[in-house]
Amino acid sequence: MSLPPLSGVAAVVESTADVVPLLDAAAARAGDQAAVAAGDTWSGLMERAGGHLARGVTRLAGRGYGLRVVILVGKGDNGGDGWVAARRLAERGAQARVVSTHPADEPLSDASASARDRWLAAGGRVSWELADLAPALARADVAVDALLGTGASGAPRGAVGDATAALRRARDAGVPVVACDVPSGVGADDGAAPDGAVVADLTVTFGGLKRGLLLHPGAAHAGRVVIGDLGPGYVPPTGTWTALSARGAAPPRLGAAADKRERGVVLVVAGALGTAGAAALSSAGALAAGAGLVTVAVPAPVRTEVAVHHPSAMVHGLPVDADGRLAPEAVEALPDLGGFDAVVAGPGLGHGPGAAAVVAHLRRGARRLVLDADGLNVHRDDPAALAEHAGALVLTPHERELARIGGGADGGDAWAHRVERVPDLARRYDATLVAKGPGTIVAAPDGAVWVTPNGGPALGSGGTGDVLAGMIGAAIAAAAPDAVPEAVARAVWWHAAAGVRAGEGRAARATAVDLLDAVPGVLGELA
Ligand SMILES: NC(=O)C1=CN([C@@H]2O[C@H](COP(=O)(O)OP(=O)(O)OC[C@H]3O[C@@H](n4cnc5c(N)ncnc54)[C@H](O)[C@@H]3O)[C@@H](O)[C@H]2O)[C@@H](O)CC1
Ligand SMILES: [K+]
Repeated sequence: MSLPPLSGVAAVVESTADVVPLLDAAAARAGDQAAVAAGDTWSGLMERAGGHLARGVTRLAGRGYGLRVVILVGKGDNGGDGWVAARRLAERGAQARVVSTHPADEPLSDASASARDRWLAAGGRVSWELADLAPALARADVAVDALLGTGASGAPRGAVGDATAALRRARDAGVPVVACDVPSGVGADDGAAPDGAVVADLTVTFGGLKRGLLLHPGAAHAGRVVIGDLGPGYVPPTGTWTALSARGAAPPRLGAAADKRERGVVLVVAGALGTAGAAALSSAGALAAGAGLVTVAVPAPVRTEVAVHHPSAMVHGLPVDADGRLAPEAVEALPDLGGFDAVVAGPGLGHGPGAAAVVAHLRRGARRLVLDADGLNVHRDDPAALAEHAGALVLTPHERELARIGGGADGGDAWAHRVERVPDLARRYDATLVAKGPGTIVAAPDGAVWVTPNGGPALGSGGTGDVLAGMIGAAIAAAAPDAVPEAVARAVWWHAAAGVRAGEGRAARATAVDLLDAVPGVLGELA
């Protein structure tokens, strides 16, 4: 499969598994400990990690012999990997030089001390003075960041902070940076990137993908990511956080005799005076993602406006009040919900009493329901009502909407705390939550979480969210009963990939219509 153009994180997209586990620091440690308990050694694990790191450097540079590499090491086991990599690089003919942030007599773990001692015993070059760092970096072809790994907390401090600052300056001056496990300072659990966090061109991570390498802003610091395996005795711990690979994101195959009903019947309730385009984009999104039949219910005055956009969708007019807003009687005018596998409500709908009544009716009656935009906003004064729903519910908030439905006085912080908050809300509302933004998170009510490994600025234009809501509607309409959250994660993946594809050749300045046009090609490539 030729997927690099779709890739955000190569390590995910290129995986031969459907699902790539995402480890937090505790899980990574548990995996190491389990391997050691099963007969491996700390030094053996470190030897393999350092070997992968050295290979990452030579692969990035395209050579090993004569390569001038400066390896910055900290006092933890991330630094231990760095000492190993120095030796491995020297064995390939590189001119490796270690610069340490700690004094020569700093106590290290046994594995790190032995990696350091082997380097020193082999006559390897090392500087114990940070004053040597800038001149060394000025002559380097590649720099390796082995300062902090999964044991980091907060912004790089003290000598490590000085070292990351020097690394940042060197990279700005054109020296590529390879990070060991995670770029130093980036939170392995939450992708936080405090001031001073390293920006890398390549991150070589071990055993499994660290969560913070996919979550933003950490993902933007990691560059390309590759996973080095830690040996046959190392089993990556399974957890609730994963990412779908391109294989896992493949659209389900259609049976040879699949008719339009099997492909899923979707109702879109959207649009208002001035926002008819949102209804058109949502219904087009549902069709592009493969829905067999799409009906779009809109305020009657915009019926024709929506109908001209997509001849394949059926358009249903709903009554409006004197101001042209959806009237409460629209509830009775909706088509019978029993005829739809999934309903998508909210894009451009407005948030007057009529819209609120319609959305409440859908919550009580739809078999599967996606609430987007105003479908969420009508709950701003009573988000707890979102927990009251008859069928499977999907909520698709962006940052501000997440704050509104996130509840509590700290609603505004919901995005910053999304790693805990989004799975929490999914449980609280018994809904699949799609927290839209860079590295969109999809959380299921049972605790499963997917991080979207691709995407980019091309998704940041008006109407792309409307398209996504429709695509999710199509994906869940055709999903098996226990596979609704995963279908949501897949639709988010398609949408992100289509955004990337649509942005190509346009400096990422794609429109929602460009994105829609890219969806079938993405599905075709994944299938
Ligand atoms: N445990 C193992 O066997 C393996 C670990 N590996 C490596 O070990 C790393 C984890 O090692 P550690 O747990 O020792 O942790 P780190 O190497 O991340 O370092 C933690 C050290 O840095 C200090 N520190 C933490 N935050 C800091 C900050 N913001 N500024 C300055 N100093 C800070 C801490 O006081 C501690 O001494 C992994 O990322 C990976 O690179 C690999 O060798 C594979 C096997
Ligand atoms: K690092």
